[in-house]
Amino acid sequence: MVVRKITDKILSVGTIDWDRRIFDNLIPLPEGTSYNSFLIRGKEKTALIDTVDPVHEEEFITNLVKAGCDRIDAIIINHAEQDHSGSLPVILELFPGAKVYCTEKCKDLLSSLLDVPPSRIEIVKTGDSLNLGGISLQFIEYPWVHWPETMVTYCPEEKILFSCDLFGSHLATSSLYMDDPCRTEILAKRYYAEIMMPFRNSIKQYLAKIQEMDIAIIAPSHGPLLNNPQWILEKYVDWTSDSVRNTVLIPYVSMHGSTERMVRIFTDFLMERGIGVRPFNLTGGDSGLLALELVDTATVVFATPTVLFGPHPEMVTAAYLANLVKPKTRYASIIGSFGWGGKTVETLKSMIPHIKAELLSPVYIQGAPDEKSRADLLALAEAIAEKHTSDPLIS
Ligand SMILES: Cc1cc2nc3c(=O)[nH]c(=O)nc-3n(C[C@H](O)[C@H](O)[C@H](O)COP(=O)(O)O)c2cc1C
Repeated sequence: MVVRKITDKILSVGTIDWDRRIFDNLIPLPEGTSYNSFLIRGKEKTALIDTVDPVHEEEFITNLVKAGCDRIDAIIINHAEQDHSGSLPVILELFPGAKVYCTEKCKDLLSSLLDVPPSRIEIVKTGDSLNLGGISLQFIEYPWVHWPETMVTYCPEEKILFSCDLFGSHLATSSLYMDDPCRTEILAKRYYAEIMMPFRNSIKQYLAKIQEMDIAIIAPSHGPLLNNPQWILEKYVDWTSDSVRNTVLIPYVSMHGSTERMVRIFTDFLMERGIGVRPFNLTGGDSGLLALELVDTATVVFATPTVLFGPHPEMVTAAYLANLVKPKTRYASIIGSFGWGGKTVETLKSMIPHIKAELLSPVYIQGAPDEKSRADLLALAEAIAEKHTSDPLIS
């Protein structure tokens, strides 16, 4: 692990997790991640912004030693989740004079999750600041930038926004700053989809405020730092906007090929109408990619056979996840195949109340697709094409 200089007064002392492949036992990490932490030295005080996941506690302490850190007066905890706060107890032990600065809700969480003594914690609110001597930190509460206790920290002298999970990406890279926009964009978009998208409306408001700030560097708590803040701000404005792309996402699963054949036929019909299509096989599929596709697809068509009177369990999981992340999808439908009967369409519909999409007539057929099924799929493709052409939010 290495310590890297951001400015004369600010060092990056976090760690890189090259090998981690799953986060929260939920989110696939195709490119690892990093736990970013920052050491800020003023003339009078030294502050640490966030810590690292406890799996990297030793490397973190080594970094602090390498940085010649012999005092910490303030530990800013922007977010109580353990990948940022998990090494706090050991840091509090090593630096008995250090105080924690966090929001009121964060204080509760730090006590319940990590048993941090309340006497070590100072509650901060939006507008509060901490003067370290020649350099200062301002706190801004941004609840629900993932959890209810979240805040960001701004250093006006260096124009750095320590944004915690906001603008982050799960990317292990040796570059301190983003140097590969294509790769970073995909990973930042995945991160947005998995973590931020359910809170799209709050984040939209925060973005408006952040755009008014004088920021030279955005330093998130995962992935590379961004020394061209406009780059990520523009992406977030786009992702959080109401606009969607002229695409249809088809999450599908099939046991004996009937649903899959329907997906192939339907894909062709959509492509012939100039619509982008993403058939997404759920079997062994990467749920992060599915979330990414949900960020700005205009339409989702769930494709599943009937299993024991309802949707295939793979589809149940996918629909549950899709509903949780609250995509801005405009239209939805269901296609698939059954043998003798069940409640697949009704069950699936009832599982997606947070997807505020207009539901187009499902095509749910018995057995393998025949001429009538082809005609019904064609009608659905035409209905989608018509919606996509006339909807001003679709580009
Ligand atoms: C484990 C299992 C359970 C099934 N349960 C039902 C059911 O409850 N109702 C029904 O109509 N068909 C049921 N089927 C039949 C399938 O829905 C039917 O064969 C369908 O065409 C399969 O589509 P696929 O080829 O896309 O897998 C079941 C099939 C399997 C293998």
